[in-house]
Amino acid sequence: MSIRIGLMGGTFDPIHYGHLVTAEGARVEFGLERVWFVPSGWPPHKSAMDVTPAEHRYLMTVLATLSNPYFEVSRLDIDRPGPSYTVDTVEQARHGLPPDAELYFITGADAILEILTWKQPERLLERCHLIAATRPGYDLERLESTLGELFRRFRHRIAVVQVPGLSISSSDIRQRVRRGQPIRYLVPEPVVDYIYKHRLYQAPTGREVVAGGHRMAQIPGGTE
Ligand SMILES: Nc1ncnc2c1ncn2[C@@H]1O[C@H](COP(=O)(O)OP(=O)(O)OP(=O)(O)O)[C@@H](O)[C@H]1O
Ligand SMILES: O=C(O)c1ccc[n+]([C@@H]2O[C@H](COP(=O)([O-])O)[C@@H](O)[C@H]2O)c1
Repeated sequence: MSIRIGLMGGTFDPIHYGHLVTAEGARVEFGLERVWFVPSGWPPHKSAMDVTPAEHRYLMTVLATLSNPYFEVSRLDIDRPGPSYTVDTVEQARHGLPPDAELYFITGADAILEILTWKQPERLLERCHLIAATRPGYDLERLESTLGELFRRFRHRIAVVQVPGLSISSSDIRQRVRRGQPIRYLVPEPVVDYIYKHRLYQAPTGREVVAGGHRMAQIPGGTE
């Protein structure tokens, strides 16, 4: 049987238990040999101004996935210049894998609803399966009606995984940190420590600089 690899794409700003439970659910349900978490370098649909530097997001993803032997973190999107288009990620991920390996791109159903606005959605579906994780409050039937013809042509490659009722989101976590509210039990313990140690998501401080037109936080000891 061909090997099946999961790719869990996201901004992970920060990674939280919603992402982790989704990846683990997909791994077990679809018999995935491994799941590669792929933090976006430049999330195509988000403003660079609003996203924490990639190295912080990468390191938090490494910390969050350490305890699961089936989880790995890929730098594919972080190291590739330009917007992190999924079709490019999938094509790059194939290098070094057996030709019959099957790739399963896992992401939230809300993200997949927008796939018609992604780069080359048809080409993407020719190259991988999509696992749409349903998050709380999401109406599943919208997937078929929104994707229309694309859904009908590739329905054999689109699957849905139900994740437990987690209404955790990265934006809520960032807001909680800003307001001084607890985030423990929403994100793994080492990620909580990382966020406070590096003072992420707090009110803007003098550590923020304007570089190349983008507002970026500095990583202590890192290069600008
Ligand atoms: N609680 C959750 N349950 C299931 N899927 C989720 C959950 N949170 C996020 N996802 C999905 O994981 C993928 C990556 O998410 P992302 O890193 O943007 O996190 P997010 O929590 O959605 O962030 P933000 O609140 O900043 O938009 C997205 O497709 C998103 O739909
Ligand atoms: O390929 C695209 O055009 C594209 C457009 C928007 C989002 N994506 C991918 O979808 C995943 C979830 O995106 P986000 O912004 O919700 O973190 C992430 O892996 C992105 O790279 C991909």
